[in-house]
Amino acid sequence: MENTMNRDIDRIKELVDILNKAGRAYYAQGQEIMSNYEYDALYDELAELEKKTGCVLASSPTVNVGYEVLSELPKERHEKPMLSLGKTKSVDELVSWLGSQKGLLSWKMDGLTIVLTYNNGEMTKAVTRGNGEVGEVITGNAKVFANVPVTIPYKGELILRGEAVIRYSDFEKINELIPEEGAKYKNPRNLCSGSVRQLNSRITKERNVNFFAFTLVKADGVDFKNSRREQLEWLASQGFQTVEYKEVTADNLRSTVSWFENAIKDNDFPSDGLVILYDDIAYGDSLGMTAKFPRNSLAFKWTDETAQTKLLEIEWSASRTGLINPVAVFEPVELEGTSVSRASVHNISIMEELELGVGDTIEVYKANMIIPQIAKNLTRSGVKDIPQICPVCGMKTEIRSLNDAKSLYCTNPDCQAKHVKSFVHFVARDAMNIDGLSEATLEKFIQHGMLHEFADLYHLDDYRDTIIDMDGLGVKSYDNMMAAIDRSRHTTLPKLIYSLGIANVGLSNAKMIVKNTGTLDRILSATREELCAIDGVGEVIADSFVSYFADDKHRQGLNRLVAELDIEAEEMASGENAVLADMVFVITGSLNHYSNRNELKELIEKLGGKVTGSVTGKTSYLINNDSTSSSSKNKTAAKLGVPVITEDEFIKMIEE
Ligand SMILES: NC(=O)c1ccc[n+]([C@@H]2O[C@H](COP(=O)([O-])OP(=O)(O)OC[C@H]3O[C@@H](n4cnc5c(N)ncnc54)[C@H](O)[C@@H]3O)[C@@H](O)[C@H]2O)c1
Ligand SMILES: [Zn+2]
Repeated sequence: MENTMNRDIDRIKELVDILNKAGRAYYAQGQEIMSNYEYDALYDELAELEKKTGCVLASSPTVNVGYEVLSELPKERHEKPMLSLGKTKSVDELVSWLGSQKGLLSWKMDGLTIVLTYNNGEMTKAVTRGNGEVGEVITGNAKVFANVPVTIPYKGELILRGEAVIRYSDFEKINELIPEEGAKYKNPRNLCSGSVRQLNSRITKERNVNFFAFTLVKADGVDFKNSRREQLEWLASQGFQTVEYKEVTADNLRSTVSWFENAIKDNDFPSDGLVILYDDIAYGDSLGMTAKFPRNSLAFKWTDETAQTKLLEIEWSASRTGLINPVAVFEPVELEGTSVSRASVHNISIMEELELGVGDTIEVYKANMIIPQIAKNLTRSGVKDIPQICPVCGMKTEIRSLNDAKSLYCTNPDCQAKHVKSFVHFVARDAMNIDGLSEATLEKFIQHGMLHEFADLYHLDDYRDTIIDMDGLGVKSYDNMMAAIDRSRHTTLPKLIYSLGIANVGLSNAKMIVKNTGTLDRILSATREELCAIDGVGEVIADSFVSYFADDKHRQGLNRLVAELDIEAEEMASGENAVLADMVFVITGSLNHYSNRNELKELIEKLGGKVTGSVTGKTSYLINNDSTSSSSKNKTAAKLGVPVITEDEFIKMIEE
């Protein structure tokens, strides 16, 4: 007996520690180190043991709400403590809880709870729940919530509570704008917390935060006829959007729960269950509260539909931040009506908590009926496959702890995953001009290990099946992409040099360098001095050019790339083609033979000449069909003795 007691107390201490650590990560840092499913299971185990032993530690999460807030925002103590809610998963329990009372059944919104205060019809204060005792003051941010009234007709002091939430559709839009997989928000609640607890209300405003009122705390002098429903209707008449609710009695409670269950898939606002509340205010208040829960209301959590399956693989996907995210890939199972085969595991702490190893039998569910997650691991073979090397670049990885969560990172500053931009540059119009490869697509290819260097773009056909299965791609885009890639094989030397993305080397620098060196071999062996002697190439460009090619990796990569290409020969304006070598032209006025100045410019450059924007002592010819023109360019030419020629004269000159 004594022994079991000791063992129970030890377990209580252990559970309190684990849950508080998880709570701190969840509330204060917006991170999860275990799934909600697991958190709730451990919480229930703790509550059970506390009941059995009669021992409740002061720090137990069963008697504390949320977590102490650590942020730069100003803090304020709540007038009335903000409590959590008792929970059940059983409809029977809901029915017996309601008894013969009338109740209101509403969505339990999954965002951030906020208390708003109005005086003289103006919003004067907005505070987050925080740890239930002390919250963060976010008044400026609440004023830019999408649907909150800043002035109301009621002039007395109004205090109300509600939930700030972000729509799933807005959540997806905002996440789409964040290209890095690792920096994306995990769920709308995380995003909402990040958007509301902001020092900058402009960001809050952009995030389209909505506020749903669910409790009226104070509005003296208004007669609510002792009804919560009256209160909500009154709040609506003041301009607030209230949480969607239905009036229930024991008779229709079950069917109303089903109504919500059916509506959840069409609900754009995240919710993590339902809340039932006695309509009779005096009755509800007379019941008082436990240490943590008011007795006038109760939360109903959905029984998650779970399925057992086998973990086939942990896929590691590297992102631009260097973070490498684990994704569980399992044998497909049906959940809430759709087939599911992947779930993010978020980080290494969660993997360790689940002792997750390939081949394990796992139970999966959809969190809030939406987001696939691993609920538990039945075989717990242990974490053993954390990659020592980055799946993208093959260099060493490292586990770093951010707050309480451990994550895997690539240590290579040159990791391609961090350099998606260099691929974006490579395919750009002025560079290799490959259509249909957006930044997002390139990032996916990089994450799947298909792209390590530029030459790999010409071997994407090795991954045809994987690519056509990717979200947003398909056979047609694959075919178009392949055609565009093939077309790009035919290119010119300046475009190739430019596409490498050497720091400071623009397309016109690349052209000048090619013109003055002629061949790729000579380009690779050019010294800093040779480069500096080229018109338009300064020391900065020469240095970055030389140091780029001093790196053997770059040379070898370039060799492999060149092997894929068919480089136009005459673009190397050397030898006999360079009839305009060392000549500098300025073009002005309208043209007759060439469709635009650019076409003429390209021709001059192809023949070894150079085109500049203004007439100087170095200008060889000003091309202008109107010799009587009094443009400033003509005037300068006259002053400096620069000959003015027409297009016809120019054409004759190059034909000779
Ligand atoms: N994964 C983790 O590591 C981790 C850690 C801590 C907590 N959690 C999750 O958080 C849950 C506990 O969260 P909690 O205590 O912050 O909140 P809760 O789940 O107890 O929710 C209660 C709150 O819901 C709000 N609410 C939303 N809609 C409402 C409505 N219509 N009427 C009344 N109130 C409404 C109220 O502010 C109330 O305080 C756990 O069950 C767990 O799933 C997870
Ligand atoms: Zn890497």
